[in-house]
Amino acid sequence: EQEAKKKLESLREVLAQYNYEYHVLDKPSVPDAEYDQKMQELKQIEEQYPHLITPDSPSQRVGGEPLEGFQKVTHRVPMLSLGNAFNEEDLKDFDRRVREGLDVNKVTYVCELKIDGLAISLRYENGFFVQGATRGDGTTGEDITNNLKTIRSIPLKIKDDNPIEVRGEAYMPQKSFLALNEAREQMEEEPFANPRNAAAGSLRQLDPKIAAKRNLDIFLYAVGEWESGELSTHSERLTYLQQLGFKTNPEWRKCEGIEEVLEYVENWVEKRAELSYDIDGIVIKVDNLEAQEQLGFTAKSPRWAIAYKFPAEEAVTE
Ligand SMILES: NC(=O)n1nc(-c2ccco2)nc1N
Repeated sequence: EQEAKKKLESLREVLAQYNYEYHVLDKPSVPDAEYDQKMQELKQIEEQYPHLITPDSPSQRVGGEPLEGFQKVTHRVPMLSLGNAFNEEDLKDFDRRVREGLDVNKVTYVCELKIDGLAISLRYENGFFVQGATRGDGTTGEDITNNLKTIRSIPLKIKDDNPIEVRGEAYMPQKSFLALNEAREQMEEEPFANPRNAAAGSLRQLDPKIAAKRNLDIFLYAVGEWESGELSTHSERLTYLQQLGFKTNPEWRKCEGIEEVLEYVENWVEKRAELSYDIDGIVIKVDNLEAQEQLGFTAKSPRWAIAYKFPAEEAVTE
């Protein structure tokens, strides 16, 4: 039995590494056959010793039985909604408000692509993924842990043992969206209108086996509740999330002053079409966390962030 326990520990570790390389780095170091062979080995030992199964075992990704309904989850740190900007004037107004609020001439911002998906919160305790929830109304969301476990780029275990909540956007890549709608047309089922609706519909499935087939993915972009918050900027947090093994979007940039923000926005209005996933704008955040504190919130949105929304694309005719 001790042998089996040791063998499972090493199999879980190597399978988590293979999974990370394939789904987070998109750079597998071994052929799929090697992954499958190790997975079979793990499942055989777990079948023999079911009491040795741990919550972070890769065999636990496609969860149990379909749920009757979703439990409610209260977010310890509310999940914010962002104010919107629609043009350069709005962005300059935002920057002026921030500079006046901080009494500075220039502000360091972080610009991120605004992924057009579903805002999600992932909670880890003692390093284990213990709960995943939708944003809901920002304070109360739905527990969709079993469905989120099926997203391969979400690590089931991380190195930080402190309780930590990470936030991000679950989305459906455009390729998966097209394939799904083709399959639905074959089955004479209603196609989804867009990848965002398809992702939302997939994560609201009561049966995780259905969610598991939808090729969903996720980009993490913020931290909610977190004890050891000794980092001082948002950009350091993004780097830390990446070091923990989370999938973060590679296109984020630090921008010194609103001029660099406008350049970043301009650049992505053009380059948007090259992405393999939908974005509906750019999110601009004040980088310094103390400055974020100082600026605070309006009734429902942060004063230290804004979402620049792209003009709605003319309907793409088939
Ligand atoms: N949708 C998206 O990609 N978002 N959303 C935020 C956000 C929402 C509230 C605070 O930050 N950030 C990014 N990159």
